[in-house]
Amino acid sequence: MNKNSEEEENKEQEPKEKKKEETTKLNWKEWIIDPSEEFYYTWLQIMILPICYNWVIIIFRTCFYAIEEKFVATWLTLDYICDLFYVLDTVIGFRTGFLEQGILVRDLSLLKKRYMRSSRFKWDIASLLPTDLLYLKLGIHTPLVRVNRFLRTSRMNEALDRMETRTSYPNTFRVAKLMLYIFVLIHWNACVYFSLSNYIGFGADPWVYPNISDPDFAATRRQYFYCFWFSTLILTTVGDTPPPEREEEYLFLVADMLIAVLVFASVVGSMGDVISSLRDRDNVFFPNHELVKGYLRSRRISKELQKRVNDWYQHLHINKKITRENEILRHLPITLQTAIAVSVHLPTMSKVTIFQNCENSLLEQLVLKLTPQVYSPGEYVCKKGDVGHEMYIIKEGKLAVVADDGVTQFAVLGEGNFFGEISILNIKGNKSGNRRTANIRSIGYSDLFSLSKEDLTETLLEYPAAKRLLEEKGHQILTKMGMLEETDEGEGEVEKTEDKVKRLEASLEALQTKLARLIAELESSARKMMQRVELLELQTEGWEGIVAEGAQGEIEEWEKVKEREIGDGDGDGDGEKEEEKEEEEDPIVEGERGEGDGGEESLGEKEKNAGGIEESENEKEETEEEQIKTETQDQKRD
Ligand SMILES: Nc1ncnc2c1ncn2[C@@H]1O[C@@H]2COP(=O)(O)O[C@H]2[C@H]1O
Repeated sequence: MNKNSEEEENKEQEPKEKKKEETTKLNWKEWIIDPSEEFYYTWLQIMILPICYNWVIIIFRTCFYAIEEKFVATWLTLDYICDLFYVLDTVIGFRTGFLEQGILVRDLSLLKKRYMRSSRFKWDIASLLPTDLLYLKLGIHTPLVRVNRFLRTSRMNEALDRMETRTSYPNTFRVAKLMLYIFVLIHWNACVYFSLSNYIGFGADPWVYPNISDPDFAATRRQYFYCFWFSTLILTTVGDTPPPEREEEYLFLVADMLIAVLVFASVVGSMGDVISSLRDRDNVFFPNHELVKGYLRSRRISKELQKRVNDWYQHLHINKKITRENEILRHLPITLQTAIAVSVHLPTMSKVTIFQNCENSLLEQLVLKLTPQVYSPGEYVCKKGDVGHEMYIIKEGKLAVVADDGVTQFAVLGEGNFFGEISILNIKGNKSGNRRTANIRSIGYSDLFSLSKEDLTETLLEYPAAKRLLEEKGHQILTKMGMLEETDEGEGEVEKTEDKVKRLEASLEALQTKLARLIAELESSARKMMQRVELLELQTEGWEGIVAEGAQGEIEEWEKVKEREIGDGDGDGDGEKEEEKEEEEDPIVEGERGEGDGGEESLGEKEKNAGGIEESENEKEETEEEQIKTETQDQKRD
């Protein structure tokens, strides 16, 4: 059995291994790049180099012919290395996944289709066209044939955009990017200037490049630097260049001036953007000082108070204290906000004694609700007797519990301590209720987190265990402080009993109201029932009257009996006789109203008299029964 099972296992394992091998082999073939992956980002950064190389070197080699000739082998090697990167980039284009309904598409045929339909594909292919073949016709020293390599520039822009989003210093990056563009522009201009000088003749006039036969200007490095300097003078509108003398020079200078205007405008604009974004950042990070300053001036606030405000602002700026964290992060999804708040505040929170044993989820909820606050030296955070609206956690700094004179210190609180909880926790037996029990004064500058009563209460509602823990701890603190006297407990008990009595009274009242309503309902339903029963009785009587109508002779007899009865009766008078006549005419009406004296007796006699017509009576009984049923149902429905 064991051998068999082993064999079976081996059999099972074999195809698994085969599958594994296949998948490792297939992996390469089915290799897909996620554009949000690190690899893609790195690849984009790598691609900046060959693209920049082509942008800088092709024109350089074209214009500075000596350099081209001297290092042709190096240039050709570098050219084809760059081409290799271009080819690889195209392959990557075929294998770059894209998101469809938020999910990365990995189907190679779909990716291929998408890439080939994109405009990027056309540019990529155009930039890879083997224009180098023109070397065969034009000669090897014509690097300008590779000008189509510039068409890959969109890839560089993509790389730079990604870097800008990722970098922690976007403003510095923006300035660097602008400088790179300006450098390339000046470089191109320098190359064209050198070519134009060559075309006009080196040293032909003061505007063009000096004669290269002059040893001072013969070296290629010298040639390039001179041209670059000249170009910079023009494009930065610094001027101070020799005046042009020929039409070509004029045209070149006019074109350059126009470009210079654009360059200048873009430099100024970009720098303005950078500065304003820095200011915006400062305004978001720190409260707007200028605004407050203006307000204080317009309200003629005392110099001393203005100084306190200024000192506070200065402290924020110098020590990079950010008090508007919640505002800065408010655009982020709540999960990210929590993660950031946890990483920033949790170290402080975990130092707070009351939160040390609390659940992590509670702390996560709390950290989102913390508001950073900075207090200056000598400033009161709370004063005895004030109503408490928030509690404080000390992140940094020292605060003193002081007497009313503001000097005598009862205790000093430091990092990780908290205060202001007593007045917001509603601790039973606390004499001061929701009032502050002490004055708290900042000794130096202190960084606090404030947590509002509402936020704390709201959070603790979902964590009753934590609430109990906090209350217990608050209780302990109060007892230590001597704020929970024994009588307090008694008072607490009295309060409890009073509360209970009040609650009982309220519930008793509610019960009474309910009872009254129920009795009223019962009475009305009883009344209704009675009415129904009466109605049914009347209907039954009427039905019996109809039955009696069937036998004419009997009726006459019955009338006589009735007359006799009336004669014997208490002599109600003619009214009754009239009624009976009416009853004869309309037996149903009689049924409805016939609740007269001795009615049942006379009916009993009638029944006796009608003994001979029992069969027809039964038939009528049935129809009448049905009628009554339908009537009763109708009434019920009503
Ligand atoms: N003797 C003390 N030692 C430490 N903290 C205190 C002392 N007295 C009062 N406090 C704190 O100071 C706070 C003042 O406001 P609360 O009464 O809300 O809560 C109080 C306590 O948190």
